Amino acid sequence: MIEVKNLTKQFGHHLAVDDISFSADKGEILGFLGPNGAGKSTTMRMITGFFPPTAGTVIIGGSDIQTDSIAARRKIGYLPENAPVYPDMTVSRYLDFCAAIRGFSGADKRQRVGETIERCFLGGVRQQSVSTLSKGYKQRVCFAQSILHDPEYLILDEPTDGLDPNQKHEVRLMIREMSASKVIIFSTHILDEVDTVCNRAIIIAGGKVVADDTPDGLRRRSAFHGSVALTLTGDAIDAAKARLEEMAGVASVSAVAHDGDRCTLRIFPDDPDVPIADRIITAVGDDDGLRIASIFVEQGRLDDVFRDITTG
Ligand SMILES: Nc1ncnc2c1ncn2[C@@H]1O[C@H](COP(=O)(O)OP(=O)(O)OP(=O)(O)O)[C@@H](O)[C@H]1O
Repeated sequence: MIEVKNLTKQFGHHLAVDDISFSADKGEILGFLGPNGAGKSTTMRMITGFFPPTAGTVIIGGSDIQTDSIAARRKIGYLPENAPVYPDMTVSRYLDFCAAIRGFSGADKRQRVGETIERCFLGGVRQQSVSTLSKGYKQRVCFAQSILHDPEYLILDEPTDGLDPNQKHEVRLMIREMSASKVIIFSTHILDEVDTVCNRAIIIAGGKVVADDTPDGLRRRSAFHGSVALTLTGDAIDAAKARLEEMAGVASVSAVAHDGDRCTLRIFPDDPDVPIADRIITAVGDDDGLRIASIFVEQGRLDDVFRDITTG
C-alpha cells in the first residue's frame, strides 16, 4: 500500500503541489494525468524521496519516505522524467552498476541484469555506450534500471515518452504483466494509454487532485456519454426526427450535420445508462425511403472530459 497524505510543495512563492492525498493498493495501475506544469513530476519526486515535501507524508509499504527513507526507497523502482542515464557507460555496465547499488552481487547480479536486458529487449545494444543510443533506447535503459530489483512500487514519469508505437506497445504490455503484484503509478499525456493500461486515473491541475476515478468512470462524466449519433439518408428525415423527439426515454434530438439527403442526428437519452439504440432503429425503420447509414452509441471521450475538468 502507498499512502500519500496532504502532500504539498512550495517553490519560493509558487505552490506547485497543493495538499494532495490518495492511497493505492497492489494491482492498481494508477495513471497520473494533468496539463503541463500541473505538478505530476513534483508529486512523483516527493513520493520517491528525490526531494522532501514542504508538508505532508508518503508511506511506502509501511515505511515513511522521509523518516525511514532507505527502507522506503528499497521498495521503489523509479523512472524519472527524461531518463537520466550515465552517458559514458555501456548499457550492460550501467545496469550492472545499478544492480550493485541495489545490493546484488556475483551470479545473482549477472542473472538479474541478463533477465532485465532480455525483458526490455536491450540485447542488441548491451555493449553500446549509452551516449550513442537513440532517445527511445535511453528511455528503455532507464525503464530497465527501474524494474531491475523487481520492486513492489513502481513510479514511472512518462515511461513511453519518446518511444515509437511498437516500443510503446511493449512497455504498456510489460506494465500490465507486472501489475498484479505491484502498485504502479505512471504519468502520461496520452489519454489512450490510460484507457489501455490503467485501472484508475488521477487528474491533477494547479497542484490539486481534481478527479480520481476509473477510466470508465471518467468517460461517463462526458456530456455525450450514452448519446446516439444516427446518420440517415432519404427524404423523410424531418418526420423521423419528430418521431424520435416524441419517443419515451429521449431527452432531446439535434441535427449535427446535414449534407444533401444525408443528415446526422444526435439523440440524448433521459438516462445515459438505459440503452435506446434498438428502439431508435425500430422507430426510424417505419419510414419509407429512409435508410440508416450508421448508428453509433457514444461512450464519452477522455480528452473531452480531461479538457472540461482541467479548464474548469
Ligand atoms: N525545482 C523547481 N524549482 C522551481 N519550480 C519548480 C521546480 N520544479 C518544478 N517547478 C514548478 O512546479 C510546477 C509543477 O511542475 P511539474 O514538473 O511537477 O509539472 P508536471 O505536471 O510534471 O508538468 P509536465 O507535464 O510539463 O511534465 C511548474 O510550475 C514548475 O515550473
